[in-house]
Amino acid sequence: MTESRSNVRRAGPLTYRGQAIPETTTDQRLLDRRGPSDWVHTDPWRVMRIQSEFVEGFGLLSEVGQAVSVFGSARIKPDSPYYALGERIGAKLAEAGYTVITGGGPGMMEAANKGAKAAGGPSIGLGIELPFEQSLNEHIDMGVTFRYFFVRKTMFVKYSQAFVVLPGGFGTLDELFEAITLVQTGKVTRFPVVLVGTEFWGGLVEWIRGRLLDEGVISPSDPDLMYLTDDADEVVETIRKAHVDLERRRFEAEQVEETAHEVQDAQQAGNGT
Ligand SMILES: C/C(=C\CNc1ncnc2c1ncn2[C@@H]1O[C@H](COP(=O)(O)O)[C@@H](O)[C@H]1O)CO
Repeated sequence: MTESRSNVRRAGPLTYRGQAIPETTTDQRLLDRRGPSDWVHTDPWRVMRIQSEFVEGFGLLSEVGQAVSVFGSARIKPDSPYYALGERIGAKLAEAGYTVITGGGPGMMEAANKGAKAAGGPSIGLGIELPFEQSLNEHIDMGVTFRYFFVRKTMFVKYSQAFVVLPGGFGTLDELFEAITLVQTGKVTRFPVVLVGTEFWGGLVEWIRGRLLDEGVISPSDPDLMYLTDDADEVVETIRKAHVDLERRRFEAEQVEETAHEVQDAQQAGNGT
């Protein structure tokens, strides 16, 4: 027997009958009413927004090939020699087959994007919402602007296989030290970090190799987590070589594991187990 339509309401997977049937439909409640809006400023709602940023970032970047994140000052102007160096590095990386990912802003970020795009390589910008108006630079093929720094940082680390750090201020230092901390603590295993500008970074590297080592706050091998150069070709070569070494080490580790399994299988066969 079929039920009379007014006696039953199906709402998605839910079924209501008789007195239990709501007066309005789900769509009506969504579209007709505004109600209080305080909840948009609460942490549970922010969690939804954070999730949506991860979804957008993963969606945009998951099919990007081998990539290198390039960091550097937002303030360095196009007439600076550093800008020209940034452009050259962007171009060389693109020519070597790497997608260039930057913070999408002005200065050194723009230089690297400009070089990559001019060389025909994919050029990506991961922007950040800031207290003042700012749009992604014009040399970007694809970009997202994030609300949350930590979501954006996840994207740089997850979707690139090396960091290049050009001269910069606090933002750049933050990105540099996050990268080497991730390598030092084994959170990432495929990450050459290349500092560009021996004169600019030399003092910092000296301080790390001197003071930090002398005080015992880092391990003797930790300074080797960073490479330092002025040369765009050397940047690319350092990254390429680090990736080849890493692949070789992975391959060797797999071989060792395979041999261990074979020995174990043979022993078990010999024992009749
Ligand atoms: C200061 C100005 C604009 C800032 N705009 C930025 N846009 C995108 N990403 C940025 C911006 N500022 C900092 N970043 C990130 O930090 C690094 C640069 O910071 P620094 O302090 O300038 O060294 C950079 O790699 C970005 O990822 C006015 O033009």
